[in-house]
Amino acid sequence: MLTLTDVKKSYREPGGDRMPILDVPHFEVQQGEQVVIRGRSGCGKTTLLNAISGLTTIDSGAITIAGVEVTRLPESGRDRFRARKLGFVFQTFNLLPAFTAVENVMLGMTFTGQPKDRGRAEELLGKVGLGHRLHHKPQAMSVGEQQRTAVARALANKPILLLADEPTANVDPAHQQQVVDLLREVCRDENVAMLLVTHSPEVSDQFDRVEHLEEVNRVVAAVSH
Ligand SMILES: Nc1ncnc2c1ncn2[C@@H]1O[C@H](COP(=O)(O)OP(=O)(O)OP(=O)(O)O)[C@@H](O)[C@H]1O
Repeated sequence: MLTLTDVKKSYREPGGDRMPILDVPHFEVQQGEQVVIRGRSGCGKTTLLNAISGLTTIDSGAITIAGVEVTRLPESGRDRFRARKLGFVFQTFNLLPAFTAVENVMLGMTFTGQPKDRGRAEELLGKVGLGHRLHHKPQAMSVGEQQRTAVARALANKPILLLADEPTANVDPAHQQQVVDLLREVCRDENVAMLLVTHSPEVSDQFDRVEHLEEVNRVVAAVSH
């Protein structure tokens, strides 16, 4: 479902030299598969997710999602593909404060080319246990409730792939497990593949497939401490 072939990405350093970050010969994720990405700080995990989502361009190679070589699409095509096919959960939940939970979830349906479906937004909030919080704004919700709203929003457009970058980093330990359970269960229910970046061994130990980016990536990252 997701295939990376010979993906290379570098950033330009202030002095003008190029700093290689990614050199991934081959990486695949199957439909509905749940995969954890680990690796030390600065090794390129977020860059990998951004390359897959098309938020950052790669220098060479190919990324194919559901048969579409997204790295060949123009920027507008990448934006449309991202809106229609991918979902995101970030460590800062990125909910809009002026909007209620159900409105925030409906915002996840923007740019899909389809009319917004309030029924689906309410159903998803029900699935994440927030059926009684539909009309609360983020400031009137607990941190765990906000993250669950963000999970519902990420799935609003029926994505085929969910990219989750440290989704439990800002959630207290008591609620971390809830967020992981929720992500796994909702992705399983909706047959959504998930790529989840985490530093937490407690989280990654629960997954069948854990990839260490240093093993997938040929670039040896500079130690950043
Ligand atoms: N826009 C950019 N321009 C230049 N260098 C960048 C840029 N974005 C990231 N980098 C560098 O690329 C490297 C990889 O960054 P990335 O955020 O992908 O790492 P990471 O593995 O997600 O790290 P962490 O676990 O700390 O979040 C880092 O050394 C970072 O400083």
